[in-house]
Amino acid sequence: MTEEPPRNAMDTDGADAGQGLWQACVEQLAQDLPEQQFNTWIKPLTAQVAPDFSKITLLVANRFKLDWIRAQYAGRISALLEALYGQPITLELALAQREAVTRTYVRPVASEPTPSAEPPPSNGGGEDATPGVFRTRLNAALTFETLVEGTANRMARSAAMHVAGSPGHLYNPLFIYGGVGLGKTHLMHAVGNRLLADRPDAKVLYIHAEQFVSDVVKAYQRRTFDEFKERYHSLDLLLIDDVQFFANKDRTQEEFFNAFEALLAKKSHIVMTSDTYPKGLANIHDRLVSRFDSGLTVALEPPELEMRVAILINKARAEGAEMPEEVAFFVAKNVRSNVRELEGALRKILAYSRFNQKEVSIQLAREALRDLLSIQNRQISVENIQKTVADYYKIKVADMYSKKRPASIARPRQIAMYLAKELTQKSLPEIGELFGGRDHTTVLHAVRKIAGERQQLTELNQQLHVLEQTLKG
Ligand SMILES: Nc1ncnc2c1ncn2[C@@H]1O[C@H](COP(=O)(O)OP(=O)(O)OP(=O)(O)O)[C@@H](O)[C@H]1O
Repeated sequence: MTEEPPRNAMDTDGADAGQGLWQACVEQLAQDLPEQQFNTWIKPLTAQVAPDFSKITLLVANRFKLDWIRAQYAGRISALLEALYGQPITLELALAQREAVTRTYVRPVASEPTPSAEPPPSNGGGEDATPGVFRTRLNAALTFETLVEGTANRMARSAAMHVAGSPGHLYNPLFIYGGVGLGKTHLMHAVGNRLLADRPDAKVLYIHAEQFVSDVVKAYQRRTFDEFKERYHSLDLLLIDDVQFFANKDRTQEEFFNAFEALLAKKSHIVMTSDTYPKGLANIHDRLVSRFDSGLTVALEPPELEMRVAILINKARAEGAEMPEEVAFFVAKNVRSNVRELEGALRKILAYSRFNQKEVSIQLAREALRDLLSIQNRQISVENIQKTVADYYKIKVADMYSKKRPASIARPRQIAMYLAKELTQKSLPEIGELFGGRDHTTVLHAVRKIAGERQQLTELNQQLHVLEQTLKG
């Protein structure tokens, strides 16, 4: 039995309350989803709810359905359960008869497709291949049209569009790097989808680096390297995600090197993504790293405020909801790190609005995101910023208040002032006071300077991104 009674939808304890929570979720989904989708995927599910509400296990009839529900609906169900219950609940999916496959839903899958009535293509290459049929593994929802453009992705987007329009020529390979949830996977799928729209016969494959590793292992075990080569070396466009996963996998690196050379020799295009630039990759052979860097390497930056606002408004619209601009600004100011987190915040707000049958407003967003906002408010103080920045740049915290002026100290101090203005509600004079009694014009100068440089200098922008992530915990 739970010590703390479940909130909102439930007013009883134990199993009944658990089923009540699930029922409330199902009812909401029945309203949100097209009838056919709801009847096919959601209605047949049964739920087991842990007595303390820490976990909900959904029982699914077969593995195919399980994978599809995980990819298409788990994010939405998870957010809805959290909105209804008032705190996170672990969502698991298991096979109904024999709980052989149990998969915990942790976070939205990188390329999580938007719900659609269509089941996933079941033809394909690799393990689940139907002989003679080629599967691209592309997600049709991830296109250039659904990708919001901003300063943060302008260069990567335009390079990707160029590749899609004229593969095999400039920018080969195209290497896209950046932090989590910034749109690398989306951009890759967009290239593949655009090329296929222009040339439906093109052989395009999207694959995550881990899947490539697994294909190499299988080819090795089964001695099917000829098939493996035939599969990879015959592509027109290879989109390979998260190549940092090749680290320390020598055999995979060798096979990837061979595929790389073969594809480039026949003027096929390769697009790769990674969490860092090629020379920053650890435990990858030099000859591969230099190949990765031999075309065009572009970074995806964290989206700027206006871009975050546009993303929220667009995504709300795609969900059939309207998000007023002032609400989008409020959310975008509070959720800064990446697009995936923005999507999570949006899902919470929409679920909260639907469940409570209230219009989307700043007040409603504040309530729906209360946990997130309270974590931020609790953690981010000017003192915390000063300490984090001092640690990061390896200076003393006391230098934040001192009158010392060498650049090695003055610059981190300006960065800390900028972050204090960005991440706290403090006024310029208050911040000046906390930095050793400095004048507010000094703070204003620092804030403007760092904000301006952030737009120009990739390295500074990334450092600020890391600091922001650290401060938000
Ligand atoms: N500019 C954008 N406009 C609209 N949606 C975006 C944009 N950038 C990212 N997204 C969305 O944000 C989510 C996360 O993006 P994506 O999975 O491409 O990130 P990623 O950089 O590949 O992250 P990871 O490294 O964690 O795999 C996706 O749902 C994607 O569609």
